[in-house]
Amino acid sequence: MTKLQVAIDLLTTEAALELAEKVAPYVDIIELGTPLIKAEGLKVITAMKAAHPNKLVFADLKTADTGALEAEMAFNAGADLVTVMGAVDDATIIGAIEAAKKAGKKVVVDTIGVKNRVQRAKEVTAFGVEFVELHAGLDEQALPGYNVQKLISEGREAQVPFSIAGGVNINTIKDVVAAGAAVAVAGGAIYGAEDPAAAAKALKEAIIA
Ligand SMILES: O=C(CO)[C@H](O)[C@H](O)COP(=O)(O)O
Repeated sequence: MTKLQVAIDLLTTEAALELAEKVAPYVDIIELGTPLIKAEGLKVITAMKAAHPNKLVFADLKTADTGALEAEMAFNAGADLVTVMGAVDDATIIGAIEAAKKAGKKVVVDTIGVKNRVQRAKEVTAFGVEFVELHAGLDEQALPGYNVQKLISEGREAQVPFSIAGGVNINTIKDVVAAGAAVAVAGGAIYGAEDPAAAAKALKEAIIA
Protein backbone atom coordinates (compact mmCIF):
# COMPACT_ATOMS: atom_id res chain seq x y z
CA MET A 1 0.00 0.00 0.00
CA THR A 2 1.15 3.55 -0.73
CA LYS A 3 2.82 5.14 2.28
CA LEU A 4 2.09 8.74 3.34
CA GLN A 5 5.10 11.02 3.84
CA VAL A 6 4.64 14.40 5.52
CA ALA A 7 7.16 16.95 4.27
CA ILE A 8 7.91 19.43 7.06
CA ASP A 9 9.06 22.59 5.34
CA LEU A 10 8.94 24.67 8.52
CA LEU A 11 12.02 26.45 9.86
CA THR A 12 12.37 25.54 13.53
CA THR A 13 12.82 22.26 15.40
CA GLU A 14 10.08 23.30 17.81
CA ALA A 15 7.54 23.86 15.03
CA ALA A 16 8.58 20.63 13.29
CA LEU A 17 8.15 18.56 16.45
CA GLU A 18 4.80 20.21 17.16
CA LEU A 19 3.53 19.38 13.67
CA ALA A 20 4.92 15.84 13.79
CA GLU A 21 3.14 15.21 17.08
CA LYS A 22 -0.18 16.20 15.48
CA VAL A 23 0.16 14.12 12.33
CA ALA A 24 2.20 11.11 13.52
CA PRO A 25 -0.89 8.82 13.85
CA TYR A 26 -1.62 9.23 10.15
CA VAL A 27 1.79 9.29 8.42
CA ASP A 28 4.35 6.57 7.71
CA ILE A 29 7.37 8.77 6.95
CA ILE A 30 8.34 12.08 8.53
CA GLU A 31 10.37 14.23 6.15
CA LEU A 32 12.57 17.00 7.48
CA GLY A 33 12.51 19.48 4.63
CA THR A 34 15.64 20.96 3.13
CA PRO A 35 15.00 24.48 4.48
CA LEU A 36 14.43 23.02 7.96
CA ILE A 37 17.70 21.10 7.93
CA LYS A 38 19.57 24.15 6.60
CA ALA A 39 18.01 26.33 9.30
CA GLU A 40 18.46 23.95 12.23
CA GLY A 41 21.26 21.60 11.28
CA LEU A 42 21.46 17.84 11.75
CA LYS A 43 20.21 18.13 15.32
CA VAL A 44 16.67 18.40 14.02
CA ILE A 45 17.05 14.89 12.60
CA THR A 46 18.19 13.59 15.98
CA ALA A 47 15.35 15.35 17.78
CA MET A 48 12.72 14.00 15.37
CA LYS A 49 13.98 10.42 15.55
CA ALA A 50 14.07 10.60 19.34
CA ALA A 51 10.49 11.85 19.40
CA HIS A 52 9.25 9.29 16.84
CA PRO A 53 11.56 6.25 16.98
CA ASN A 54 8.98 4.04 15.28
CA LYS A 55 8.53 6.31 12.27
CA LEU A 56 10.84 6.45 9.26
CA VAL A 57 12.69 9.78 9.38
CA PHE A 58 13.53 11.15 5.92
CA ALA A 59 16.25 13.80 5.72
CA ASP A 60 15.68 15.81 2.56
CA LEU A 61 19.33 16.76 2.15
CA LYS A 62 19.12 17.18 -1.61
CA THR A 63 22.79 16.20 -1.71
CA ALA A 64 24.62 17.37 -4.83
CA ASP A 65 28.17 16.32 -3.94
CA THR A 66 30.12 14.14 -1.43
CA GLY A 67 27.25 11.68 -1.39
CA ALA A 68 28.88 9.21 1.00
CA LEU A 69 29.90 11.91 3.50
CA GLU A 70 26.57 13.73 3.64
CA ALA A 71 24.56 10.52 3.80
CA GLU A 72 26.75 9.18 6.62
CA MET A 73 26.31 12.45 8.53
CA ALA A 74 22.54 12.23 8.30
CA PHE A 75 22.42 8.52 9.14
CA ASN A 76 24.62 9.14 12.18
CA ALA A 77 22.18 11.87 13.23
CA GLY A 78 19.29 9.39 13.08
CA ALA A 79 17.90 9.55 9.54
CA ASP A 80 16.53 6.40 7.97
CA LEU A 81 16.43 7.83 4.43
CA VAL A 82 18.28 10.65 2.69
CA THR A 83 17.89 12.33 -0.69
CA VAL A 84 20.53 12.74 -3.36
CA MET A 85 19.87 14.75 -6.51
CA GLY A 86 19.32 12.71 -9.65
CA ALA A 87 20.78 15.49 -11.77
CA VAL A 88 24.30 14.99 -10.36
CA ASP A 89 27.06 12.53 -11.21
CA ASP A 90 26.40 8.83 -10.69
CA ALA A 91 29.39 8.76 -8.33
CA THR A 92 27.58 10.97 -5.82
CA ILE A 93 24.50 8.74 -5.84
CA ILE A 94 26.56 5.54 -5.67
CA GLY A 95 28.61 6.95 -2.81
CA ALA A 96 25.47 7.67 -0.80
CA ILE A 97 24.18 4.17 -1.51
CA GLU A 98 27.44 2.66 -0.26
CA ALA A 99 27.13 4.69 2.95
CA ALA A 100 23.51 3.55 3.28
CA LYS A 101 24.47 -0.11 2.93
CA LYS A 102 27.07 0.27 5.70
CA ALA A 103 24.49 1.95 7.95
CA GLY A 104 21.55 -0.28 7.06
CA LYS A 105 19.70 2.78 5.78
CA LYS A 106 18.29 3.91 2.43
CA VAL A 107 18.77 6.49 -0.33
CA VAL A 108 16.08 8.24 -2.35
CA VAL A 109 16.92 10.09 -5.56
CA ASP A 110 15.19 13.45 -6.06
CA THR A 111 14.51 14.23 -9.74
CA ILE A 112 14.26 18.02 -9.42
CA GLY A 113 16.07 19.46 -12.45
CA VAL A 114 16.29 16.14 -14.32
CA LYS A 115 15.23 16.52 -17.95
CA ASN A 116 14.21 12.91 -18.62
CA ARG A 117 12.88 11.73 -15.27
CA VAL A 118 11.72 8.33 -16.54
CA GLN A 119 15.10 7.45 -18.02
CA ARG A 120 17.00 8.68 -14.94
CA ALA A 121 14.62 6.83 -12.63
CA LYS A 122 15.48 3.57 -14.35
CA GLU A 123 19.22 4.34 -14.27
CA VAL A 124 19.40 5.14 -10.56
CA THR A 125 17.10 2.28 -9.61
CA ALA A 126 19.74 -0.03 -11.04
CA PHE A 127 22.24 1.48 -8.56
CA GLY A 128 20.09 0.33 -5.63
CA VAL A 129 18.08 3.32 -4.40
CA GLU A 130 15.03 2.62 -2.20
CA PHE A 131 12.80 4.61 -4.54
CA VAL A 132 12.89 7.56 -6.91
CA GLU A 133 11.12 10.79 -5.97
CA LEU A 134 9.39 12.16 -9.06
CA HIS A 135 9.40 15.71 -7.82
CA ALA A 136 8.48 19.25 -8.77
CA GLY A 137 9.96 21.61 -6.19
CA LEU A 138 8.14 24.60 -4.78
CA ASP A 139 9.63 26.95 -7.37
CA GLU A 140 8.57 24.71 -10.26
CA GLN A 141 5.10 24.39 -8.78
CA ALA A 142 4.77 28.17 -8.88
CA LEU A 143 5.36 28.29 -12.63
CA PRO A 144 2.37 28.76 -14.94
CA GLY A 145 0.90 25.49 -16.16
CA TYR A 146 2.41 23.21 -13.52
CA ASN A 147 0.37 20.06 -12.98
CA VAL A 148 1.29 17.12 -10.77
CA GLN A 149 -0.40 14.78 -13.24
CA LYS A 150 2.75 14.86 -15.41
CA LEU A 151 4.75 13.37 -12.54
CA ILE A 152 2.03 10.78 -11.96
CA SER A 153 2.05 9.67 -15.59
CA GLU A 154 5.85 9.43 -15.47
CA GLY A 155 5.51 7.20 -12.45
CA ARG A 156 3.27 4.85 -14.37
CA GLU A 157 5.76 4.83 -17.26
CA ALA A 158 8.93 4.35 -15.24
CA GLN A 159 7.90 1.01 -13.73
CA VAL A 160 10.29 1.42 -10.79
CA PRO A 161 9.56 2.11 -7.09
CA PHE A 162 8.69 5.80 -6.92
CA SER A 163 7.22 8.58 -4.81
CA ILE A 164 5.37 11.65 -6.03
CA ALA A 165 6.11 15.06 -4.53
CA GLY A 166 4.91 18.37 -5.84
CA GLY A 167 1.81 19.79 -4.30
CA VAL A 168 0.05 16.46 -3.73
CA ASN A 169 -3.27 17.12 -2.00
CA ILE A 170 -6.67 15.55 -1.26
CA ASN A 171 -7.75 16.10 -4.86
CA THR A 172 -4.79 14.28 -6.40
CA ILE A 173 -3.68 11.66 -3.89
CA LYS A 174 -5.96 8.97 -5.28
CA ASP A 175 -4.31 9.43 -8.68
CA VAL A 176 -0.92 9.01 -6.99
CA VAL A 177 -2.09 5.76 -5.40
CA ALA A 178 -3.69 4.50 -8.60
CA ALA A 179 -0.41 5.03 -10.43
CA GLY A 180 1.24 2.60 -8.04
CA ALA A 181 3.36 5.04 -6.04
CA ALA A 182 5.26 3.54 -3.13
CA VAL A 183 4.98 6.88 -1.33
CA ALA A 184 2.78 9.95 -1.61
CA VAL A 185 4.53 13.07 -0.30
CA ALA A 186 2.44 15.91 1.11
CA GLY A 187 3.94 19.07 2.50
CA GLY A 188 1.88 22.20 2.09
CA ALA A 189 -1.34 20.21 2.01
CA ILE A 190 -0.62 19.24 5.62
CA TYR A 191 1.53 21.93 7.28
CA GLY A 192 -0.41 24.66 5.46
CA ALA A 193 -3.81 23.32 6.50
CA GLU A 194 -5.90 25.00 9.19
CA ASP A 195 -6.00 21.60 10.94
CA PRO A 196 -2.90 19.60 9.93
CA ALA A 197 -4.01 16.49 11.81
CA ALA A 198 -7.35 16.46 10.00
CA ALA A 199 -5.59 17.03 6.68
CA ALA A 200 -3.18 14.15 7.29
CA LYS A 201 -6.04 11.91 8.44
CA ALA A 202 -8.03 12.67 5.30
CA LEU A 203 -5.03 11.94 3.07
CA LYS A 204 -4.40 8.64 4.85
CA GLU A 205 -8.05 7.67 4.55
CA ALA A 206 -7.97 8.50 0.84
CA ILE A 207 -5.00 6.14 0.44
CA ILE A 208 -6.70 3.33 2.32
CA ALA A 209 -10.12 3.75 0.69
O1 LIG B 1 11.14 19.07 -1.13
C1 LIG B 1 10.27 19.91 -1.22
C2 LIG B 1 10.47 21.15 -1.99
O2 LIG B 1 11.75 21.17 -2.57
C3 LIG B 1 8.93 19.71 -0.56
O3 LIG B 1 9.16 19.13 0.72
C4 LIG B 1 8.09 18.76 -1.42
O4 LIG B 1 7.81 19.40 -2.63
C5 LIG B 1 6.78 18.38 -0.73
O5 LIG B 1 6.07 19.54 -0.37
P1 LIG B 1 4.74 20.01 -1.19
O6 LIG B 1 3.71 18.91 -1.03
O7 LIG B 1 4.35 21.29 -0.50
O8 LIG B 1 5.18 20.17 -2.60
